[in-house]
Amino acid sequence: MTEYPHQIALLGLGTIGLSMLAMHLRRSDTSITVYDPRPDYETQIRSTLPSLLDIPEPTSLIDDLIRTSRLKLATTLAEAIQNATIIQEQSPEVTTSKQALWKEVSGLADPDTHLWSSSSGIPASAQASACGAAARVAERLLVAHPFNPPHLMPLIEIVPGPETSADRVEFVKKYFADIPGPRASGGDQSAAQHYRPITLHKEIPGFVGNRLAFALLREACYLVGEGVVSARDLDSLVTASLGPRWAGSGVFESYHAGGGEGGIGAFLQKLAPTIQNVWGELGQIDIEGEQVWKDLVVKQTEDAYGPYTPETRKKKEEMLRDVVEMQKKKWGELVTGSKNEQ
Ligand SMILES: NC(=O)C1=CN([C@@H]2O[C@H](COP(=O)(O)OP(=O)(O)OC[C@H]3O[C@@H](n4cnc5c(N)ncnc54)[C@H](O)[C@@H]3O)[C@@H](O)[C@H]2O)C=CC1
Ligand SMILES: O=C(O)[C@@H](O)C(=O)[C@H](O)[C@@H](O)CO
Repeated sequence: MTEYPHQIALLGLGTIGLSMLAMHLRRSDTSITVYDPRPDYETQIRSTLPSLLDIPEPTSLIDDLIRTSRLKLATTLAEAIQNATIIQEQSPEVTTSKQALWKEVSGLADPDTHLWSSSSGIPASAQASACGAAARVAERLLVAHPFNPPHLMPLIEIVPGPETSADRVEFVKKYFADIPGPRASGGDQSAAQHYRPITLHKEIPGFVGNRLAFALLREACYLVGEGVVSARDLDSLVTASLGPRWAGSGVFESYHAGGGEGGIGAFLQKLAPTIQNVWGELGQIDIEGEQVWKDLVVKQTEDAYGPYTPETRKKKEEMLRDVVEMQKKKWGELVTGSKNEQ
């Protein structure tokens, strides 16, 4: 019996893969083998992982993790998934690429290995469709979709396929719920649960998180393209209203409160004409090809924020840590889902 009960193969060490690596290492019962066809991925790990694990440079962290077999760097896919109990992919968001990857994995991995995809919107059933029934990929594969960066962001959107077995879903929910959170920006770490898996009842392209995010993005792009508001002012409007509101109350709870004594039912009834008028006027823009709005959005965003530097990323991640720690320390009901927790 290995010292580490969870033997994880992480396939793809880009933006999400590196963040997932930091997240998995926060559990003490994991050994992670990583693989990426990119020849320089070890350099990327050595330069990025310490900061994701809140370890100041310089450090022997990576060599210590390798020496204790917590971290292994594979040079082939077969090496990476050998002995894996969990295989998680963070490869490019290309359906055919993920299909080919799972087909290759299914011929090499233990037939009982859990199979997780980090995809932003490609359903597990589509990813498994190139695999033969005998490999039983469809019953083992599910999407565990994170919001960037997964080493900080609590949501894990669990999207099983129609054939994914229920025990696989229960396993992944408990696995992520048990992962300790990052330190708060002040250095201390609250004990409360950090990760909040949400399981969808059925597959839909883009799942829920991105469908909501992309609906807002579409309208935001439309409004900038129409010259109604600048990109920076639209962002400021969001961080001065919807952002703070949604950090404490979601879409439906917020409007339930907005409806007064009658709750959301009264809200929908009272606001129906205005809401319907807006719904009928929402921007119907497309993203493919040359679009005037796209040039405006890109130019105004670049003019407003300049290049997204590591310093900016660090500052924004500190803000995210503080918001999530506030949720955990002061608003436990958000984390546990219990009502009006005292
Ligand atoms: N970037 C984001 O904000 C988020 C991305 N995702 C999803 O995570 C996945 C990865 O996205 P990113 O990390 O942004 O992409 P990325 O482009 O930063 O990293 C992808 C990595 O996969 C490697 N790769 C290519 N083919 C591979 C293969 N056959 N096997 C293993 N690795 C392979 C590449 O060398 C690269 O290092 C995508 O499915 C994406 O939709 C999910 C949530 C957020
Ligand atoms: O917003 C996020 O972090 C995730 O929901 C995503 O999936 C990414 O935005 C993705 O759409 C871009 O790769």
